[in-house]
Amino acid sequence: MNPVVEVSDLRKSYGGRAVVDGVSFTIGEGEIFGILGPNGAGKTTTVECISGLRVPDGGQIRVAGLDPAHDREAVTRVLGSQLQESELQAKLTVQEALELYAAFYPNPADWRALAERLGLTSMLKKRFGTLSGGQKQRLFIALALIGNPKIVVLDELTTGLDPRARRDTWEVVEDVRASGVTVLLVTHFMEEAQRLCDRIALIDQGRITALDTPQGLIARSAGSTVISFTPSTPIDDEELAALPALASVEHKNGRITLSGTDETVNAVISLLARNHITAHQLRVTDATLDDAFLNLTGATS
Ligand SMILES: Nc1ncnc2c1ncn2[C@@H]1O[C@H](COP(=O)(O)OP(=O)(O)OP(=O)(O)O)[C@@H](O)[C@H]1O
Repeated sequence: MNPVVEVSDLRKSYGGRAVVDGVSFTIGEGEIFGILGPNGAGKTTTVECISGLRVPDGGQIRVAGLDPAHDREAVTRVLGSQLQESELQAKLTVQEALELYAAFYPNPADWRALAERLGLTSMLKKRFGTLSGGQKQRLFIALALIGNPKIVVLDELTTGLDPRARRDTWEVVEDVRASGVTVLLVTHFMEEAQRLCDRIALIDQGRITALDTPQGLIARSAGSTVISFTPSTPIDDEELAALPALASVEHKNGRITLSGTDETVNAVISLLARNHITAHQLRVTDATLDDAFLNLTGATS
């Protein structure tokens, strides 16, 4: 893995309160790397330090070998940002915004090709104020890419979008990566992180609580498999509690939901057979990143 972003022991405090408290990670070239965590965890502060928008109190950051606190100008040439709550003048058209931003860079991308890639060609004459949420986000991605960056930072890209626009935006992010750009993605959405990210850093109260692939995070948390069924006759709680590798048991409206491992699944099936119990609507599913997040941090996002 060729590292393009290296963060080591990053620290930032506001008014004596540490909001980023010793964060370290490395992002490899071509990765989609996710930062996931609850509100106020320090995600935006971390990416703003990486982008050179905030100066860290301690630690080291290298972006394509550059220090963003000292080489901010050079960093803007290799790193493009779509930051949270971006706004443009309502009367600016899509084309004007693309031309304006292209003028900021010495070697900008061909904005017409970029507009085509992001599905903006048919709306070049539309004013920013009349765009839908999804169209605005696609424009912000285009503006983040217009300087031909190696790395793009996308912060809460799909917040406020409807499910269709969110899925369309995910496809755009996958295309961006396929074009060779490394993506640093900040998100609240587990489904988004699970679908897009190669690796995820879970951040809670300014610290990384886990860093792994989505599957790795799920497997690492207790209860990576979920079994649910409605038994034909009640099952003794003690028998359930004695199941091997059991992580949790939940009863709801006569339905039992267990989380555990493959070993738990086998033992449940034996238990049902032994007791001549029929399991209605038996479902065995993988735990989601949501389950893993709760399990690994004890928090909600
Ligand atoms: N300029 C500032 N001055 C004082 N406190 C700040 C400042 N910027 C951020 N904070 C505080 O630092 C903490 C971390 O904020 P940050 O925006 O990095 O979190 P986040 O994980 O991105 O949260 P969210 O998911 O809500 O965007 C929060 O408690 C926030 O209130």
